[in-house]
Amino acid sequence: MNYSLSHVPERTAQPRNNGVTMVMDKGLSLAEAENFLSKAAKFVDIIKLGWATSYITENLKEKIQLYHAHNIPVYFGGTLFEAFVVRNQFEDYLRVLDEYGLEYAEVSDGSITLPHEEKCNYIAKLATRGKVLSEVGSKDAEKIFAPYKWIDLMRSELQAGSWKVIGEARESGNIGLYRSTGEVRQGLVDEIINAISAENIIWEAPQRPQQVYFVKLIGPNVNLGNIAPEEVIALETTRLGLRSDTFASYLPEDIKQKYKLGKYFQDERLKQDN
Ligand SMILES: O=C(O)[C@H](CS(=O)(=O)O)OP(=O)(O)O
Repeated sequence: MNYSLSHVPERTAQPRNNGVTMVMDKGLSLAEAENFLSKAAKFVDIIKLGWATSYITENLKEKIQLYHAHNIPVYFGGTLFEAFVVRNQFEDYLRVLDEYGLEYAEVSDGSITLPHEEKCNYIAKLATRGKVLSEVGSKDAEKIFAPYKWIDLMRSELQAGSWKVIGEARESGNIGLYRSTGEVRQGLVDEIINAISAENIIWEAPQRPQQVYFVKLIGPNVNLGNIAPEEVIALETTRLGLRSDTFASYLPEDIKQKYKLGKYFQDERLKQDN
């Protein structure tokens, strides 16, 4: 920190298991990645090379080495895993992971239909070589399933060996955990967190209101994913209660009362209305 401020919540320390910020790199150049790391490396816990962008990204090996040199694990988007699976090339996929020195891997079925047992077998197999993140939720807006189903899938994937399960949102944030407007499916999220420990879940939350929602609900050390590189520092301030959206979150009552923050602001509005 550049100076001292009281009433700022404590963040977990890197390497984090909780309070993770997963950033989506969808094809940054090596120079852009260097530039990005020079300002934000200490706020980045995992990099996902979005969907199959790694297939055509220039200087891929060098970029992965650069992230690793900053102790930031990297994994390929789940869509790439799916692209290998549907071509019957899973063994090739394993070779690619080894060739690029990737310990982390994502298993997903967002674009394909995969029997869940088969998905769990892939999770178990990949878990023998490193950390697995498995994604729950479809990229197809027509495929909506009930909260109990999300919970069942998440539970069995964690049991199969996933390090964390990811709640689907896509880059756009208008699917899976969210309605087409981007609004959070709050009932779904409430049921999930009642059943599964929040530290086992990474919530994809590409839009600012979605990030704010989860920071307010779960706290500064919530695991968030699909964060755009240019939003990392802004998100960190949201976590710390240093942006308007979460400003009142960690301040004591006397300060909130004096400056009419949070519920005191609402009380004031009510008085004015009556
Ligand atoms: O599910 C995701 O967040 C992404 C990005 S998008 O769906 O293509 O927008 O897919 P992934 O393959 O996991 O990177």
